[in-house]
Formats: sequence, C-alpha cells, structure tokens
Amino acid sequence: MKTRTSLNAPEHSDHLVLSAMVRTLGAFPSGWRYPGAHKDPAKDAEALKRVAKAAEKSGFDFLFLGDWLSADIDLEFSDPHLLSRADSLSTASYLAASTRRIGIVGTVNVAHSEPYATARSAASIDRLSHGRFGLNLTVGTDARGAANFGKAGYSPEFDRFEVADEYVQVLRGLWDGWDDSAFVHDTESGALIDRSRVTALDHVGRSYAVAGPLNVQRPVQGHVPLMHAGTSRRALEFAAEFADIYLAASATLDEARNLYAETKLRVGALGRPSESLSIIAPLLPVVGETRAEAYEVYDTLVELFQVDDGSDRAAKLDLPANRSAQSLRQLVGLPLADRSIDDVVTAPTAARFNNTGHRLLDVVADRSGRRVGGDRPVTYRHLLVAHLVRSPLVVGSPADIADHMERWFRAGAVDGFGILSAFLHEQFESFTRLVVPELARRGLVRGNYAASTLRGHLGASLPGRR
Ligand SMILES: Cc1cc2nc3c(=O)[nH]c(=O)nc-3n(C[C@H](O)[C@H](O)[C@H](O)COP(=O)(O)O)c2cc1C
Repeated sequence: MKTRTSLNAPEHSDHLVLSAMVRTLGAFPSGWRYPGAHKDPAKDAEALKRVAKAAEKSGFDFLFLGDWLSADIDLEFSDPHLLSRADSLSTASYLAASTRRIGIVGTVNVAHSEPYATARSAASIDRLSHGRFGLNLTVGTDARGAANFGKAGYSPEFDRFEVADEYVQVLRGLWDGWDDSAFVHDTESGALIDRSRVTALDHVGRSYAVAGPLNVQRPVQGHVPLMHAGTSRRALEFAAEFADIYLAASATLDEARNLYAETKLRVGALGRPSESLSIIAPLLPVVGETRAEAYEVYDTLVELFQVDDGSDRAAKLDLPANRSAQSLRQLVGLPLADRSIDDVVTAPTAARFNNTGHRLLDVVADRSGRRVGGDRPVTYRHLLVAHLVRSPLVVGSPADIADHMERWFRAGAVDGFGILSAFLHEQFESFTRLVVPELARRGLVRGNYAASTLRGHLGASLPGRR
C-alpha cells in the first residue's frame, strides 16, 4: 500500500481502513425496538452472516467482534447487545466459513485466558480462514467478568499492561515455534517433519511459564495481527509497541489529532514504521437518503428510548434512576417544575440553562437539526438522550457522513473507522449502499480487495520468524 505524506501530519495510508463493529442487537440502546430491526439473539447466526456478507461486498477491511465476560442484566436499557452474544472466537470461526476475503478480528481478555490457548485458537482460525484473522487483546478487569472466572477477589490494582506485554511475547514466541517449512511430509524417507525447524519456547516469566511448541502450525500471517482498544496512556503505549490496529475513542477532532500524532510518534520511536499501526475511531452513523430522512430515523430512536415518563408502563420496566425527569432537572441546573419529558424547551427556559444544558442543546442540534424556537423544537426527551447516549453519532445524508469521515482522515486524526450500526440490518446496509459508494467516489476507499489476508488489507508486511 502506498502512503502519502503531508507537512504537518504523520504518514498515513492512502485509503480509509473500514471495519464493521458487529453488535447484532444494535449499537443504539433503543435500536432493537425500531420497526423491522433484528431483535432476537436466537436468530443471530443468520444476522451475523448477513452483516458479514454486506461488509465483504463493500470491501470492508475487517469485521470486529468485541466481547464481554458477564451478562450484567442491568445493561438492558443502556447496552442491550451485551446481554446475549455468541463468544467472539466461535463467531469468528463461523464467519470465516461464510466469507472469503474480509478480515475478522476476535477478542480475548488477557486477564481471563491463557496465552497458550489463545495462541492456539488464533493460529487455528488464521489457518482455517487462510490468513484473515486478527486478535483484539483487552486487558479490562471488570469485577463481574472476574467473578465469572473464579477470581472474585481479583485486584484491579495489578499491572494489567505488564501482564499483557508478557502475554504478547508468549503468543509471538509460540507462533514462531514452527518454521513455515517444518512439515516436509517425505513419504519416501518416512519423515513427516524436519525436527530442526521446530523450537520449543521454554518461557518462564513473571506471569507465565509456557514450554511450547504450539500444536498448530505457524499462522498464515506469521504473527496474527493484534488490535487494542482503549484511551488511557498505557493503552496508547501498549498499542504503539505491539498492535497492528488501535481503536481509540476521542471526543473531538482535535483530541483525535493529538492522540494520532502522539501514537504515531511513539510507534516511530520504537523503531516501527509509523504506518504499521492503523489507528481507527468508532463511528455510529445514522444514515438516510437525505438529511431529513436521517433526522427522522434519529427522532424515532429517541422516541423509542426508554425513559421514566411517570406512566405505569415505565414503572413496570424498573428503569435506572438516570432516566427520570428529576435527573434531567439536575443536569441542566434548573428545577423545571411541572415539565414533562415530551414538553418543548422554550427560549426563556433555555436561556437559564447551565453550561451542560447548553452543550446538550448543541448535541441535539447536531444530531437532529432541532433548535430551541425552531420549526422542529427541542424536547426534554431529546436532551436526556443526548446526555445518556454518548456514542460517536453522526446523523445525516451519505454526503454528510462521508464529509465527516473525510474531514477526520484528511486532518490526520484517524486511518479509518469502526462502523457501528444503530440497529440491523437497515442501518448497516444503508451505510454500505449509500455511504461506501460516496467514499469510493471521493477515492477514500479501495472498493475491491487487493490482498487476501488481513495483514494484506492493512498494508502490513509479513513478520519474519525470530
Ligand atoms: C471503542 C472501544 C471498544 C471496546 N470494546 C471492548 C470489548 O469489546 N470488550 C472489552 O472487554 N473491552 C472493550 N473496550 C475496553 C478496553 O479494552 C479497555 O478495557 C477500556 O477502554 C479501559 O481501558 P483504558 O483505561 O486503557 O482505556 C473497548 C474500548 C473502546 C475504546
């Protein structure tokens, strides 16, 4: 892959890296309620296949399958997709069999897995998919996940990144155990392997003791590409040292540019080519054929967002306290006596809002075109959703969405995006049908696959065996 340089931005690829962040129940909390949306996890197998096929047809670089290690039923109204999800590596294997070109990134938590098992699964899926697998390593120490792994007393204080560094050393050491030409399968002599081309690992470190060698051949991609997601300083350092893909969520373009520049600088300082790490940001586009149509989709999502409106129906749902009118009053810094959730915010009231209130009015305007005193006014429900749904939403026409992506890419803030969909399948397919051709028209995406492996899609070279 060619790279382009500019005077004030670090090198980055000549096309956007595109990934589909797959959440079958949708990435907007009320998305599953949208008319026609996929809502039954029992039918996920078909839904997953459909997303994968649509993404592959549009030339997406990879599917990203996140993972979470507990069901957390209180997330029903905020992150419903976390309630039921086939595990990430099983899903990756399944989708590898139903696709041919697209990369597939699965997730493993360092704290709750053994590197030998992970090296083996990752090498296996990479082999079975002919070099299309990538491994997202998370290091989160969520207490409920830990409690499911017999570590109820798990300390969040232990240095999770130090453990992760060693974990990566073990993975790569195991993948390097077999030379690509170790299997000689010489039927004449009876030698299946050349024993001099297989090495044990004999790793003994602070957290792991792993003998090796691995009982799977070296991955097609040499080392399975690694991804990391996180926004802390340590996450950035870990990604700069070990990852091929870094998923970082920045709130603003300036923040993203700074993070991008700092990460690439660090990659260079570690002796890696700066383009060997693709930095991507999550993006939740709400797309319509026109901006007005996209606003309608967003309005419906807001309408379906479960709030405590004082009704019996709401009382039965047992909603979290932050869905109440009371929490809204505290948010904008006014008592708002007698206002109900669907009342319009009037100009005199808005004038007395605090800074948070004004910031939320801006978010509402960006997402829905609604303005205080305008033809399409702002309601308190809109304000509450602007506060509670903090996903990186962009609502608009295909050109609006493409403008946003192009602006971030050209500003040197990202190499690409992880595309979330408010609900399936209509929203993801609107993105592939309407936005991808617009990106292609602008020369921002490749369209067809030029390579057959994930590493190839990312423009990265094959690592040699150490
Ligand atoms: C966009 C994004 C997606 C993430 N997806 C997952 C995931 O699927 N599973 C998981 O355990 N953690 C996920 N994480 C959490 C990170 O792995 C990390 O634990 C979290 O950001 C806190 O780490 P930090 O303090 O280093 O940022 C994600 C983080 C980001 C920014």
